[in-house]
Amino acid sequence: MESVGVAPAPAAVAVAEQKMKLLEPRKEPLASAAAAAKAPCKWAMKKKLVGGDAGYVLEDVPHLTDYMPELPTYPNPLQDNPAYSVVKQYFVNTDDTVTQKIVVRKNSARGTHFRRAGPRQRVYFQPDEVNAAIVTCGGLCPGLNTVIRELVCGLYDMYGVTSVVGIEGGYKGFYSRNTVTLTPKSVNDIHKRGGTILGTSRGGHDTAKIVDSLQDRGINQVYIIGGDGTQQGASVIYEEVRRRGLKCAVVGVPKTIDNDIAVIDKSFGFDTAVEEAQRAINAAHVEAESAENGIGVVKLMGRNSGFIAMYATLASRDVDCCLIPESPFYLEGKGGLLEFVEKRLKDSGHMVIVVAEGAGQDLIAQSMNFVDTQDASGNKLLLDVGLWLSQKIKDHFKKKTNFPITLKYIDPTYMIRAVRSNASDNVYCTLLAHSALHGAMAGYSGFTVAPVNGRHAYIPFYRITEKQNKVVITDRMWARVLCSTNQPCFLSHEDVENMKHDDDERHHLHNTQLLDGSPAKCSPNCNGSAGAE
Ligand SMILES: Nc1ncnc2c1ncn2[C@@H]1O[C@H](COP(=O)(O)OP(=O)(O)OP(=O)(O)O)[C@@H](O)[C@H]1O
Ligand SMILES: O=P(O)(O)OC[C@H]1O[C@](O)(CO)[C@@H](O)[C@@H]1O
Ligand SMILES: [Mg+2]
Repeated sequence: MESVGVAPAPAAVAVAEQKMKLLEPRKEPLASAAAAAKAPCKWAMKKKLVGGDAGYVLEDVPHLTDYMPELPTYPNPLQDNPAYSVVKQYFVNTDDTVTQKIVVRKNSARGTHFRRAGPRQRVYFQPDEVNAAIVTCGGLCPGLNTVIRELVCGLYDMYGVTSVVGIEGGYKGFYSRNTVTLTPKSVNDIHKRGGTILGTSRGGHDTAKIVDSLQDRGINQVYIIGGDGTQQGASVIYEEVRRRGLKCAVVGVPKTIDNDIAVIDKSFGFDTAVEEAQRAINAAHVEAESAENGIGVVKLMGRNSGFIAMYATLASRDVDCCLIPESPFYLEGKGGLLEFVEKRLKDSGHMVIVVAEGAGQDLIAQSMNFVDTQDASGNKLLLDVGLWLSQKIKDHFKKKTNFPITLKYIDPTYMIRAVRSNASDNVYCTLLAHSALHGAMAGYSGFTVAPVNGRHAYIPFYRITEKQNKVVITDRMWARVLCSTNQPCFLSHEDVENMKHDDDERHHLHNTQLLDGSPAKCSPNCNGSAGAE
């Protein structure tokens, strides 16, 4: 295997100094957050790329020895753990990697790979040396408590670590709150509850203050659970930790109800959210079916990505129209949504519309005067597409004689993410937490852990944060939705061709398991032919 661009290691730091570094109080006051953010980072994370035969590339993650080359190693305590004594080949081979491209042809290049997650034979921390911290940031998501629980229990039970603290209230908790002690006993039942026992927040990321806090508290493993914004925050924390030469593993666990994190198969809590959304869709269907020209409108989460709406629609089969941010639509005229609603009501007597909260934002903005607003993290605040759409449909039918409708609008947005995680997400969260702590114990840092094509892998932060995962509407999966609902795709053939081009580029970068296969042909529902059946 040939190295094609390994990050240069900075000057070696004396071993004795390395061991002591976290335990010593900081000697000089650190620069302000703003100054730290602007300061050029001498050891800014370079890509660690390793090339091999037939176009094989390993996009590796940083390791503590990149900047602390003399760190001692220890046998992994798991080898003496009775639970694992029967496991053959429990330790992951150091050369094991996970492929990003799962569908290949005879002559295709092997492409990008990531380091396989899992326990290593040698570890870089002794159990009594570890001071771990866990923080949850961003919006809620089913499974947060399960990840916290499994990190704590895994560290205790597998590695004999007994010092784990929680940071309360998201990133700002590092510098504005006391820590809470977490033990297997204190977290025993938390997976049965929604939310996060640690609390969460948006905004408040101050890199210098956060790393000061890590240093002052002697934290040498930090597990950061959150979405794309959080992982960007984790990435700069890693850079600062590295710049200061600290023996501290910075590990990201990806969380987002929207499933908008690139590269990974899917995010935890997504399954639960789709399942919970079924209850709202069922209710909308029952209401619609029981009324004359009944229409049920359900708004689901999905700021920039319509995965929840798409999967909830496919799972339900009661949905007549699914609207997502990735697929523009229009209301009036031939091939528009209102024409389709009218036709579907005439044909079936009722209909259900599922709309992702980020859909149609441009349309709403056009129809009203509004000022762009953002949340504390800088995310755009959305206008209520559900209410707007419901009103537009009501207004349309009010103008018609002899076409009375009954419309019920159901907004379960927060309900689908505030519930506890389902069984499948609980298992997923357990594996994520274990993969995360195995990586930290093995000295890896600056990575996000997640399954790629079904195998857990360590993914460099930059791959997670460079782009958001979106529904590719030229993929077969979206075609399946159109097939199931028989809604118009609201796009011209030309629009589809342009999108195919964009999507090819996206595919090249982020081929995920949820996104399916090769681009589909324009479905019969395209070119504005409303409701082709
Ligand atoms: N570019 C960035 N650099 C540093 N920190 C960031 C960055 N973007 C976001 N953050 C921080 O990450 C935290 C969470 O970000 P955000 O509110 O966008 O949620 P998220 O992690 O993307 O999750 P969600 O899926 O709920 O949106 C916030 O505390 C925010 O300050
Ligand atoms: O929690 P907030 O700030 O209301 O934000 C809601 C947003 O968070 C998300 O749930 C992502 O976590 C989006 O689906 C939604 O738009
Ligand atoms: Mg986000």
